[in-house]
Amino acid sequence: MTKFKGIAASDGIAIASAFRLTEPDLSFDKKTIKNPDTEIDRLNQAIEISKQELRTIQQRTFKDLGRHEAEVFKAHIAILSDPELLKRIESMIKTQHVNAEYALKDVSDSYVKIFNSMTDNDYIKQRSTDINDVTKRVLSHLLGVPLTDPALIDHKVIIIAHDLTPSDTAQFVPNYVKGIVSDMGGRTSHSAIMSRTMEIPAVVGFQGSLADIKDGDQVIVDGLTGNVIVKPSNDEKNEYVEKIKKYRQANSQLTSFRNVATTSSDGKHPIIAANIGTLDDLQAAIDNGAEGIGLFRTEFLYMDSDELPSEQSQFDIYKTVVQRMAGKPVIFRTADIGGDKELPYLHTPHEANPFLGYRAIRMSLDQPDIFRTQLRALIRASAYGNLSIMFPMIATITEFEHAKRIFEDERAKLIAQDVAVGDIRIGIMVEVPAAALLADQFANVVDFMSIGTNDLIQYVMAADRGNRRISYLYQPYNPSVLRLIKSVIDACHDNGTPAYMCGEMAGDQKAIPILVGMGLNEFSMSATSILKSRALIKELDSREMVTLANKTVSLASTSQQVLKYVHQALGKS
Ligand SMILES: C=C(OP(=O)(O)O)C(=O)O
Ligand SMILES: [Mg+2]
Repeated sequence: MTKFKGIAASDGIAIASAFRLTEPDLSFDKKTIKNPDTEIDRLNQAIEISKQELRTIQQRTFKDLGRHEAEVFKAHIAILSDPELLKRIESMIKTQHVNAEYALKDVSDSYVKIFNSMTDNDYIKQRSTDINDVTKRVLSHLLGVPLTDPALIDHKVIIIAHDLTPSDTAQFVPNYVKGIVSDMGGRTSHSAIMSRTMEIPAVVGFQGSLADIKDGDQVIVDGLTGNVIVKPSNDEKNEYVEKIKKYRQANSQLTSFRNVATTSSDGKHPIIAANIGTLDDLQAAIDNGAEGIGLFRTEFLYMDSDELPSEQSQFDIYKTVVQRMAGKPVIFRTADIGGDKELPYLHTPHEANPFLGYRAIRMSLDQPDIFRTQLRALIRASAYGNLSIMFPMIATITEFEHAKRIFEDERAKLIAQDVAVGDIRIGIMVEVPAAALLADQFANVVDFMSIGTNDLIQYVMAADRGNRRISYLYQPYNPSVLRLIKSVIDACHDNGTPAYMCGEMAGDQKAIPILVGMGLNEFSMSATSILKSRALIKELDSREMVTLANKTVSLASTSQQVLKYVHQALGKS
């Protein structure tokens, strides 16, 4: 048995066998071969196995994730059946007497080069990504190095990965992926947020060597404490089986909070809403009794596609969400692309500091056609429910006014075409310190503000939210962060503007008492945090929490001190 520590990133405990999701070594040498026919046979065999594998993945993806997700594998099979491509590889093997690996890579690279030179055709460019993926698969069979493919998982596993992108995580089927261990990332990296939404226990920022975990090793992931136990003893396993039972019992007791309003012990009514990114997440939000959607991360619709989603396809989804929320407020955030949420088909140049770069509203204002398409879909959907729009990463009043002008313009055009349009509130995410510091001015021009602590903390502390090595600096309870949050909430209230929060801090059981004391109007969080947060608020007296909040911003000098005050206050109330 070996015990490791990491950052607890998604609640729950799981026991299953390890599945290492690592990049295989596909390097090879160029070789001169004597018998081209044997080499062509090797190539054809590798292609045949790859096709069979792709068919299996396609069927499984179709069953578990849907038709659209499965399409990409159909395209991969089509590439491997393309006679022109195969003829070229074979011809190179025959005429140049090179090994199959070399010929395959050389021909595929030449295709990719041509496709990438067609700079104005995104569809063609996407095909170059497909060719690279397919080449990797055939190479893996030629070299006898298996690819680790999440879509091929057909039994219960714990994923062991160096780093996980949100699109890797989106491919996981919760029926099979029971837990996640990754050595990169913090609690607020988007993969961690997604694992919470998918209810997969996760530990990130793993403080050990992932090489010590072998495929098939039994692993316990404790997403409540950050413990990871590899090859547990029988006693250890029994202890955790007991813990899983207790965790499930505690969760089932919370269900009585599903259909009641959020009320503090002295009768205050903050709203508890959910953060979602897909229609699947919406169901979890409804099942957990969300009183609204405080953040719809619309960029996931863009990431879940091989091309920009059309106005109609966006409209269909936005309309479904507001209709299913049946009059409860839904805040759609316009696409927050960039940072760790990349869109390969936009071919945006690589940046040294993507979290400080070309992302979110900066990209929307720079590529207004994409922005206008999204706004039209949202404005049309507003006729079907209670819909608000907010802009991400706003840093200046000028940016907000520019974005709002584009919104007004699209709204006026739709009204002129007799399209039904509802009342729409327009707000901003407060996640850039510049906007937080200018909150009193923003309060004059916006309908609401939603504090995005995931980014705000990383910018205030100058500590990348996904970097394990400096994760000690990513401090939600630091008095500097709390002072800034309080100043935003105060500025809103001085102006009669509602103050919301949709960063992960809104669902943090240690932060909630402070935020109740600051008078936050809406807490928007992962659906899985709603019931326990509602249960916690029920126990809090908001007047005592005001005293707590004031102490944390005026007396505390460290996070530890803040936590001590929280602890004392909870002991009292
Ligand atoms: C909610 C936020 O947005 P995201 O996590 O998507 O960056 C935030 O920054 O707090
Ligand atoms: Mg953000």
